[in-house]
Amino acid sequence: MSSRNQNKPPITPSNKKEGLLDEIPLDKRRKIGPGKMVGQTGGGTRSNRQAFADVSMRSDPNNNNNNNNGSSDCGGDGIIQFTKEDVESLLNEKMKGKNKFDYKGKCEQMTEYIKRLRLCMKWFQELEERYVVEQEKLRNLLESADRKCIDLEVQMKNKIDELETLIGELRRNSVSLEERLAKVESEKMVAVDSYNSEKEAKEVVEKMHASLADEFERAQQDLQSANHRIESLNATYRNSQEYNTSLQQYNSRLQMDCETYKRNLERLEQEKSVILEDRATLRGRYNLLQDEISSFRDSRDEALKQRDLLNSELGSLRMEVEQAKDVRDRQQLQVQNLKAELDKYKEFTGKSSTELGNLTVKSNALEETCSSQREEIRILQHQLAAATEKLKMADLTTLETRTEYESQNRLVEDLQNRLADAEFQIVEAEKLRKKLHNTILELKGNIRVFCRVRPMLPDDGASAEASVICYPTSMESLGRGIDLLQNGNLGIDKSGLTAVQLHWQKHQFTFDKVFTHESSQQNVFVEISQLVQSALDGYKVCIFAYGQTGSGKTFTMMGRPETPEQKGLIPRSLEQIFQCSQSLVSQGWKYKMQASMLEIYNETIRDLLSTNRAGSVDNSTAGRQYTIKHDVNGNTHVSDLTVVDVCSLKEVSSLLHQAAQSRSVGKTQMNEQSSRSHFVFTLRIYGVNESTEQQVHGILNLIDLAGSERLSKSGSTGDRLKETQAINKSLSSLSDVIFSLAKKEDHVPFRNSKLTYLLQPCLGGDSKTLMFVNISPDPSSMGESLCSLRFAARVNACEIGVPRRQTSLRPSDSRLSYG
Ligand SMILES: Nc1ncnc2c1ncn2[C@@H]1O[C@H](COP(=O)(O)OP(=O)(O)OP(=O)(O)O)[C@@H](O)[C@H]1O
Repeated sequence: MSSRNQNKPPITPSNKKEGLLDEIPLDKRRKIGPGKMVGQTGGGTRSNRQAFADVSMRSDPNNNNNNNNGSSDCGGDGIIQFTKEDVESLLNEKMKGKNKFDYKGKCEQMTEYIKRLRLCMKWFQELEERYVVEQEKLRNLLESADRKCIDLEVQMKNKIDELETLIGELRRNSVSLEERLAKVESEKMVAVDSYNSEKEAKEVVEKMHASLADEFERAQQDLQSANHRIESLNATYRNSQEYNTSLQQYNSRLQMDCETYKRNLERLEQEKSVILEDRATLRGRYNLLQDEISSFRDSRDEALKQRDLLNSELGSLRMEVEQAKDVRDRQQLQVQNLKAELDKYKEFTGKSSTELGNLTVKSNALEETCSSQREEIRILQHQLAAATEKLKMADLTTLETRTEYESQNRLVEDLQNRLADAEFQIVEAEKLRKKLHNTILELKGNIRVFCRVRPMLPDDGASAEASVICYPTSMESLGRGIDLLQNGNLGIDKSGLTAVQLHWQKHQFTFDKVFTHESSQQNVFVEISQLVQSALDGYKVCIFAYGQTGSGKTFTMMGRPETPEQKGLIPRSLEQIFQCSQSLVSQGWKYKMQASMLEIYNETIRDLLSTNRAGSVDNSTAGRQYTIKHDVNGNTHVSDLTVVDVCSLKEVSSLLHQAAQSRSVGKTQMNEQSSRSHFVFTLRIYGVNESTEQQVHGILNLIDLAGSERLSKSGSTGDRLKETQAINKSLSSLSDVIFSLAKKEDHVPFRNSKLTYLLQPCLGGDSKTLMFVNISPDPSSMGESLCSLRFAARVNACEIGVPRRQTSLRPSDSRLSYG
């Protein structure tokens, strides 16, 4: 289109003509006024022709008028356009004159012609300019169109890429869908097969179901009867719960009382320490005052002496004065005599004046002596007055000191009375604390059973502890219950193809406290520390650890003393005992402790502290028969047993170490069977308070019992069997003794067990017995755990519903001895 425009001169449409006309300046339009105006002719070729005709006409002088008319027609608004023919005719135009020499006419024609040529050129110039502008516009349009085209191309390209990825994805999807389809089809085939097999299994199960329904009916009947039993048990349980809550309330009240007493005790102790401090300061002051008094006394004595001296001096001075007075009187008499004599002489004999002068001198000297003696007397009298004043002052000070001394004495007496009162109150409070402590322990139960589960060890079976042991979380058994899950019958799974365990049999136990595998040695000790205190208060305390081999008895009792957090109950108890006994010294208590350690293996007692043993089960001790005897006071004596006085934890620790050595030596010699012996550590505590005249005798027995094992596990040798039987017998006899003492039965069976006979005095009466039942979480030793828990439950049952016991050894028992 543009090229066409460029090649061909524009055929001006009317509007274009108007536009062009608009662009031509007004003055120029006037100049071209004589030309034919396009606007007036109506446009098209005709108008162009008309215009050319007009131009031609104008060149014709004959057409002047017309031309003028035309000019007038056109007005100032017309535009002249030239066609090719116009231009050619304009160029071919020839000048015509009237004649050859009509130069003027020719000149006018030429001017006119030049004007028209100029007009034509101008028109062409303008046209060219317009073309250039148009060309520019068209170029811009073309460029923008090109840009649009490029953008469009880019967009198209992107779209194509997107579509290609979409197509790729769709292709992949279709492949995976095809694969899934194939898989689903194969699964469908498998499902159809399994459906068929299930159908068969279902028939089998239906048959089983029928037989189980019969069983179920029977079980329901059993259930009903069990329900009746449960109801009755529930009623008993409710009663015991109520009893328990009342006991707990009573216990909490007692604990509160105990707390207040403790606080009072603390307050009194503080007061006591303040009073003691006061007393010490007062004693100091008293001593100072005493010193002062004695110094005052000394000064008084001195003053008295001085007074006496002064008095005697005064007396002598008085005497001297008297003598001097006498002398003076005598001399005065003499003077008078002499004067009389002189007068006599003067009168009668007229003695010489020299003699008279002498006598006068003599008399003057005597007068001087007299006056000096008078002065002396005056000074002495002054001294006497000062000494008397001093004496009075000393008397006053002595009086003051004495009054102060007396008031201080009264204060000291008062303080001593208060101190005695405070001490009395402390002693009373201590008695009360002991009583309350004992009451609390009695309420908790004089026989208690704690269960402790040890953590899994690398040597244990692969299963987790949680799979066989769990701890009920109900309110009444929280922290006290333990459930043992035992795998029971086998069944068939849903498919009917695989055998699975259908039933887990649950064995539930409740003890006074259950320590999970996470419980630390400290957690365990916190629970028994009160019992240790009881031993110090003069009670008999027995703490056992019972359980299968490897269940953690030794860890519980002895632990690993070299690691502070893993110390067991024995070292911790001893620490507490020594610390407490030290702190009670300030209350006037003096303690004496005696330790002994023995081992009972196969009903044979071995002294673990004997120095005779040459590091082994030697002949000197092996043949020795230790005899157990009970005295009237319920104390036990083992003849020839080494009893060592101990004063510090260090001493006991070294004894424990010695005992462990003796045990471990035995271990090698007895075929690694030291765990098959009972280890008994006994600490006798004798306490005396001289100020309150109190005495206590406590016994602390800490026992690591032999590891229990099932007979089936006990090996084939006769010795092993005998040994296991001995352990089982002694353990069951122990539980019998505890049970019968708890029930206050007359007959106490100790069934030829040295262990029970040895411990019997410590198990009855006010004695405190605590048994740890240690169990292993290893599923492979479930049977042993169950046995241990049942044994412990039997001991635990002693305390249930049994009122506080007051059993003590009968006198007849004292004659008993067990060798
Ligand atoms: N609570 C516990 N935490 C960590 N380890 C424990 C715990 N209880 C026991 N063990 C570990 O288990 C192992 C067996 O424990 P231990 O020797 O105390 O058992 P035992 O009942 O005394 O055995 P035995 O009857 O044979 O003497 C030891 O290695 C001990 O360290």
